[in-house]
Amino acid sequence: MVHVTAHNISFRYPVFAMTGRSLKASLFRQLSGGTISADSGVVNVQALRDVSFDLKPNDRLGLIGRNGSGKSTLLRLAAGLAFAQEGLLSIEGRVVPLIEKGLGVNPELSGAANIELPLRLLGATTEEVNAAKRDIPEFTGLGAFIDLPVRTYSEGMKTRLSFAICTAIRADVLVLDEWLGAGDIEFQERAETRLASMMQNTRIVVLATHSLDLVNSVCTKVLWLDRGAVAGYGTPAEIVPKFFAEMHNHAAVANDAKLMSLRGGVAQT
Ligand SMILES: Nc1ncnc2c1ncn2[C@@H]1O[C@H](COP(=O)(O)OP(=O)(O)OP(=O)(O)O)[C@@H](O)[C@H]1O
Repeated sequence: MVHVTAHNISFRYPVFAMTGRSLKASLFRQLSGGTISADSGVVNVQALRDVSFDLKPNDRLGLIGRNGSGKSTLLRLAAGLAFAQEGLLSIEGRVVPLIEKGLGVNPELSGAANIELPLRLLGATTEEVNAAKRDIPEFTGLGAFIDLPVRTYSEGMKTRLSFAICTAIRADVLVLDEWLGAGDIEFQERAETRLASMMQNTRIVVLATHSLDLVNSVCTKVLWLDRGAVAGYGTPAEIVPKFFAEMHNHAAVANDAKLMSLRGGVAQT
């Protein structure tokens, strides 16, 4: 059965180019993001720590959290672009990631010549590849540019191509980020319609977002990440109000600190 199950997964990025001095500064100044540590001369950023969740058909998981809390890292693991160093991530079903534009696209090849390889990597059948080759030139609206090398495309044109490729096939598990906002208004409308229909036909959706409205309207489950660890996991009704209150607290504390510094550090009533 289609599922995504994470059992205590942890992931760290090794960073080789930091000196001990800059590391020390980071440890003291860090307000968001994962945990920075040094081990045998290698600096690591612990992006995820002991994260667990369980998704079955019809589950729509919203990943929320402040900048650097680990949402994109978790999407990359779910998409098979990186592997957890600890714990177990088990996925059954065809995963289609809509997370990084240009994934599997060769800039030296034309848009048209780039359609097949990414689709094959996603597990598309010959029938699906042929249907995509017919549909993508029209859907992207790239006109004659579809036969020019992708390196000649603007960012928005690359977005159109990547989006069209990834949404050309059926997914069991759709893993998506917020990068879609990059297209122009005309494309965004078409993209949203296509994405809505794809999401309806997808068994499991994992979506990272900063939009609580989107979480409330689309998701059935929410995973709130804080510096790589699970701060909350449950339904939107259970988690979103807590997250919202926490964000307001942070904003209020930051505002108080700003006011204090503007008043020369003296609290006034
Ligand atoms: N390539 C990388 N090398 C080292 N550290 C990284 C790398 N990518 C991300 N990180 C770190 O991993 C942690 C989690 O980052 P991630 O991008 O997953 O967060 P996020 O929740 O998606 O953030 P945002 O909301 O800003 O997109 C952060 O501390 C970040 O600095």
